[in-house]
Amino acid sequence: MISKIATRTFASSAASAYKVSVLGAGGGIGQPLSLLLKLNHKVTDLSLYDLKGAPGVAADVSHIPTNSTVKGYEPEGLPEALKGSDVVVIPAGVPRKPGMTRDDLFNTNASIVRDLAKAIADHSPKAAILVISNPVNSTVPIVAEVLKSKGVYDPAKLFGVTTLDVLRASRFISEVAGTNPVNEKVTVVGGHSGVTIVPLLSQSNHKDLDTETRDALIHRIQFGGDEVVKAKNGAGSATLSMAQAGARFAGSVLDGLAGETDVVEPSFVDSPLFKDEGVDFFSSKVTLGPSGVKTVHPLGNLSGHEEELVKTAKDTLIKNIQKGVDFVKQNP
Ligand SMILES: NC(=O)C1=CN([C@@H]2O[C@H](COP(=O)(O)OP(=O)(O)OC[C@H]3O[C@@H](n4cnc5c(N)ncnc54)[C@H](O)[C@@H]3O)[C@@H](O)[C@H]2O)C=CC1
Ligand SMILES: O=C([O-])CC(=O)C(=O)O
Repeated sequence: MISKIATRTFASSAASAYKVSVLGAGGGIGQPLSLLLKLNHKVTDLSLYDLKGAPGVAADVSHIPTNSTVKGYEPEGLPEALKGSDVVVIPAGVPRKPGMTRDDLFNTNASIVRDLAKAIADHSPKAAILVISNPVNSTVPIVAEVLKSKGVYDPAKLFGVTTLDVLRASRFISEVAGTNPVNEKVTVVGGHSGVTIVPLLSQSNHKDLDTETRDALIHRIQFGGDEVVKAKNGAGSATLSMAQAGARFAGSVLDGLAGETDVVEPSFVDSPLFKDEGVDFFSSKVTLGPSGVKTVHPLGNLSGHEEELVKTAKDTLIKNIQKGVDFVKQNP
């Protein structure tokens, strides 16, 4: 029995071997995310970086008997941590406290993400970059601007991680409908904050909810992060559900890189959908392939109400995106 499991593990990891780096691996998200990535058999080289604490996290998860090596790095080791990475996940930065919006994190997190993007441009310019650090609507454009300034921007390799909104939508709709959340698929589009989060309930299993129930559900999905911030009462925001969301999204990106077909996840990407209206980044379903984004899917049929929600989201996104772009221009 033991040898059977060992054989299967080896076979699946031998088929596709990837280096994944986590920047911010010592934090509330970084630690459980590192654990979940250690359990992914496509990850053969797990590189954990933080200002502090990453060597301890690395030593800890390295004892789990999956077929990957794990190394932890402190600040001077960032080039080595990044070198040869196929995927870099960024959960570095400060989280919210009650009463704050994600945009209130901009002043601190913008420079953290800018500096990490510079290091990625220098040491792993071909990696797929998965940005978790908030405000995602602005930090993703920050990474894009840095990579452009260094001449290594590949729009197919940059992702804002919005998967937690998708997990929440499945969970919350199942609570309303009394169903198993595993069977509830809800596409969530737009961005990752408040009104920019637009769940497309008309495309779900429950398109006929009464208006009051529908509006309450949409509001809960849009502001689900606040529930956790409030409950943690000053100790941070979602970490465990975010780790699961990040591991799922990173797993899908790896599935795409490995050539698996029909790998589709919503993500906040450099998108053609509303560029003519000045919205350069937008989250919608994306097919993931060997080079990153393969196809950005259109939104599909929307209800009149969803059209309104998307319009509101676009108005806010234009400002959030511009804020990130301006930051890099003014603070290169
Ligand atoms: N995209 C999403 O859906 C979500 C995003 N977030 C965001 O993720 C970020 C991290 O949240 P938590 O893990 O809860 O925070 P945390 O404070 O527990 O951990 C952040 C880690 O980043 C590290 N760090 C700070 N500056 C760094 C740098 N320059 N280089 C490397 N590491 C650095 C810190 O040392 C710390 O270990 C926050 O900005 C939060 O808002 C949180 C939940 C969901
Ligand atoms: O709410 C926050 O600040 C963290 C986050 O992005 C989320 O939980 O969706």
